[in-house]
Amino acid sequence: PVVDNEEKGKERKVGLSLAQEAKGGLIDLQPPRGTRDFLPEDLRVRQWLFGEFEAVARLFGFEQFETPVLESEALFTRKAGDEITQQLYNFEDKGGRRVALRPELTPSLARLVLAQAGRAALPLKWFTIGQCWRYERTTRGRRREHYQWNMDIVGVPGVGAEAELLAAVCAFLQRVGLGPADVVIKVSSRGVLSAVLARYAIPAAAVGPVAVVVDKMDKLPLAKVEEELAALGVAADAAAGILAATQAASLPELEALLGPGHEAITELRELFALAEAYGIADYLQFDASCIRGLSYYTGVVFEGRDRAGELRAIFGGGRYDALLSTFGGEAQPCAGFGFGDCVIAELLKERDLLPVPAHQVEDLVVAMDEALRPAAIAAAQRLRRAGRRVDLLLEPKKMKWVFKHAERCGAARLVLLAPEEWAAGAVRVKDLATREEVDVLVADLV
Ligand SMILES: OCc1cccc(Br)n1
Repeated sequence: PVVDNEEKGKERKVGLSLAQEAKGGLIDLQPPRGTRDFLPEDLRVRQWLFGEFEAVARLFGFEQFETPVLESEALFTRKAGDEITQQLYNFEDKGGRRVALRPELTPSLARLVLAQAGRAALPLKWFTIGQCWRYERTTRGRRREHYQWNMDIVGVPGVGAEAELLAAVCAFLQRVGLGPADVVIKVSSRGVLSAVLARYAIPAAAVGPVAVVVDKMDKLPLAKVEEELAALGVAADAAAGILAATQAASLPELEALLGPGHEAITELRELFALAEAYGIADYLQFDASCIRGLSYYTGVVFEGRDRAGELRAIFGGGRYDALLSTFGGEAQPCAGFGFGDCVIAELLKERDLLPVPAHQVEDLVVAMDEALRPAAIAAAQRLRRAGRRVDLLLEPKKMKWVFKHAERCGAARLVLLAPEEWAAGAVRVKDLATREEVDVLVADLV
């Protein structure tokens, strides 16, 4: 509570914070920095997008799950330097617990699978859509939250899982009108990095941290990348070997580098063959420079990009067979992807493929006389029970306003309760498309 402040001779309004006082009494109307409000028209677009995500997930037989947006910080404090964990939105709660707003959904899935302690029949195909958070200190004014659609398959060791996941994401792209001419899915494997590290006798455990550094190659000068690799114990010759492998322009060229029959080559060949069977090969392109910045990937990795290469990744995913065991649980083969709500909306908007769903009711029910309000309520309830979307006017309005409002809410019909018609037990129904008017007994009203 704010107290009077006589000594300065200034009467302060009780209950206003200093910040409000400073702004003449108005609270800050903007959402917290880096976050978005979704007005009804914005949320209708988002619900359309999520509806497409959910429709594809169901077509592929996936089941929906959900976990809290708040997690133990420990779920994300891996030491490999992933940008996503460097920007954790973490804090100590009032119970002294170290918690974080989740920056991604995969660790929560891993926690949930381990919590099932074998009760969840494998293979499981689970999906979720959830808000994810980051806390960037830089003043770039970037968003601090976005929504992600995640699809994961647990318990399938072969690249059939990755093929199924790629087919699902292509099914989504097709549904929203984005073909292979619009989106390319770059595919590679962490096995490429593992092979090069092995050649230079660098411990396999380094592949995660090394990948995080190599993933920054198109954002940092080469010298900085080599410096960070050296800090990880990767000598200059090994760094050169890594960079050469990530520049390989084709699978045959990579095979020439790694040697024939290497596991990474075999699994990629098998994946491209399965992609032909799914009819999605035109979306895919082997690209050894596709690394992905999450340290826990262990095999195939992929990311979706707009063909023009102007936007950030649309989605990304891959195999992460070690994640469950790093949480102390039984290792399980896992593969999945994350698909954000922002880049896809940018791309669809650019292509004029983003629908603008309108607010839509079917009937606008109006009591023309306050004495008929109970009858109007009864008529509205009857229509609602019949499944019609009804906007019941809650106070008297002039007809000019009523017609304007009917247009605003896209009503198909006006249902008017007026004394004359009511005397005969009828209501006046006006079709707003044909302008036809009919008197209908309430009992016949649907
Ligand atoms: O994709 C990285 C990321 C994580 C959380 C929130 C936002 Br915005 N972006």
